[in-house]
Formats: sequence, C-alpha cells, structure tokens
Amino acid sequence: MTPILELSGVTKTFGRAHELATVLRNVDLTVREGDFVSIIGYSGTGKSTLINLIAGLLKPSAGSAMMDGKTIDGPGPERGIVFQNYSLLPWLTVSENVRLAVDQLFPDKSARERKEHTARYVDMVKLTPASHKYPKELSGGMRQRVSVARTLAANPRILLLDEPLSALDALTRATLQDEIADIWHKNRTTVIWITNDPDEALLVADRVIPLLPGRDGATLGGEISVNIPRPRLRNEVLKSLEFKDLKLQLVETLLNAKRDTAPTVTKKLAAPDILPEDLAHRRASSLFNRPTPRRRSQLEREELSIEAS
Ligand SMILES: Nc1ncnc2c1ncn2[C@@H]1O[C@H](COP(=O)(O)OP(=O)(O)OP(=O)(O)O)[C@@H](O)[C@H]1O
Repeated sequence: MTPILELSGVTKTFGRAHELATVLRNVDLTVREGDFVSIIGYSGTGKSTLINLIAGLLKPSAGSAMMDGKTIDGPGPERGIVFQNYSLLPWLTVSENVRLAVDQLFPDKSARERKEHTARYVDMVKLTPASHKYPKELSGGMRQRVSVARTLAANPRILLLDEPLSALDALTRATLQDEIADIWHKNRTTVIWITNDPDEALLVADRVIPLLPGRDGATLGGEISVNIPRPRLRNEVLKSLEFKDLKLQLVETLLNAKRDTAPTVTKKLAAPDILPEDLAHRRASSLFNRPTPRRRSQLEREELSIEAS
C-alpha cells in the first residue's frame, strides 16, 4: 500500500549564503492511512517548519515530500491544518465559521446538505448549544473546538495539528486531548499531532516520533509504538507501568539529544602580565625594598583554557 505521506531526506534551510541556517536535516517520515502520529520536540527545534512542509506552506531545500505518491507543491484541502491560535473569523458565529469552509469546499451540495454537514461537525466537537455564539463569547477550549470542527468538516485525508492545545489550561487541554482522540477513534482520519508534551503525545497517538535537535539541524529519531488499547482511560493509563516506561524512554531520548548538542565553549583567557611573588621566603625588611615585579611577557606568554557548557 502506498503511504499517504512520505518524506525522504528532507532538509530545510532558511536564509542565504553566509547566513544559512539549517533547521531540519535529512528527515524521513512515512505515514499510512489511518495512522495517529505524534511528533514531539523542544521549542524551536523545527516542529512547525516540519508541519508547514507537509501542509505545503513551505518547500524542502533538499529531499522530497510526497502525498499519495505525488510531490506536495502547495496547500490543498486534503491536508487540513489546525494552528495553536484558533484563527476564527470574529464576525461569524460558531456555525458560520464552520459553514464558511463547508460552502467553499462543497459548492455542489445543496444548501440543506451543507447545513446538515455543518451541524454534524459542530455537534462532533460538542458545540451545538453554543452554535450561535461569536468567538469573543467562547472560552479558549471552545474556540479550538471550532477550529477542529471547521478543519474536519472539510473532510481532509490528513489532519495536521500544530500544538493545537498549547494555549489552553491543563484541565481543558486534557478534555480536548480525550475528545480529539475519541473523534479519531470513530473517524480514523489520519492525524499528525505536533506537541512538546510527552504525556499528550503518548496519551493520544499510536506512534510517537521525537524530533531531535542536532548541531546541524534537527532530525526525526526512532519512533515509540504505543499499544495501549482505546479508548484510553486517562487516569488508568497515567498510572500504568507501560505508560511510565514509554515516557521514561521518550524523555531520555529527548534529553540525551539535547545534551549531545549543548555547545561546548572554549574560552581563552589571557593571564595578567605579572607573575606572582613567592612571599614565603621574604624577610619583612625586603618588603620595603622590593624589585619591580617580574612580567609574564618577559617569559613565554601563557594562555589558560577552560571548558564550559
Ligand atoms: N521563515 C523563516 N525564516 C527564518 N527562520 C525561520 C523561519 N521559520 C522558522 N525559522 C527558524 O526555524 C527554527 C525552528 O522554528 P519552528 O517554528 O519550526 O520551531 P518549533 O519547534 O515549531 O518551535 P515552537 O515550539 O516554539 O513553536 C527557529 O530557529 C526559527 O527561528
């Protein structure tokens, strides 16, 4: 079976000539239909860059990004993306925000079908009672539910979630993690979920892949398979030995990668141009009649090297 998504040797650099910065290096990723993949990494490692390459908002500097065997050369409705910051239209209600996407993508459906389709997705994210409200009347969690509904209503083949819950408080975050995982369980739309939270990654996904920082760009590390059955009951899963082992493995991988890339700075310090006197063998009277200090520059200049991380 052809993978739905395949990245091979993807490298992404920004800037020009002498100011070239390699953010991603040699990234390989294969995603199959129905996969729930989470990519986890430190802030600033290149997670959004990676998702933007998949979304077609960026192009690789080297290597290839393919969807269904074709090179990704721009954004498309088959790849729906949910960003961290909701991006809703403030002058439209919950239903209208979702409906806008439905109208644009399904112009051939009747008005009634589009209305039903909209209502189905608003309901899926549990917002039917708030369907007439405007974004400013919603909590952060509710706004992000609208974003998810709007993206899912477009029937994407892959749902790309770029740290979708990171602006939310821990409790709302937990509720939404469970809800999105539940929606996936029922729909089986392929999901790539970007996060910086090991618990989140292991609770929602079946495959967790660390994005490891490197001296010359980040790259994907070995994946961790999460075989915990669904629906995952948060309280039980968090307590289980299996979950704790996976988390330890994941956190160690991330910490080791960070340690390996911590810069080792060698500072060269020039010692002062004066040599210490040995006062132990001086008599008190000679202290008033001291010769000029001996200069280091009269000897061979000496440098001290210290290593700091
Ligand atoms: N268009 C761009 N031009 C230049 N540098 C960029 C561009 N986009 C991203 N970068 C750089 O690439 C690096 C990775 O950024 P990216 O946003 O992908 O990281 P991230 O892992 O998503 O971070 P965070 O978790 O904080 O959102 C950063 O150093 C960033 O400054």
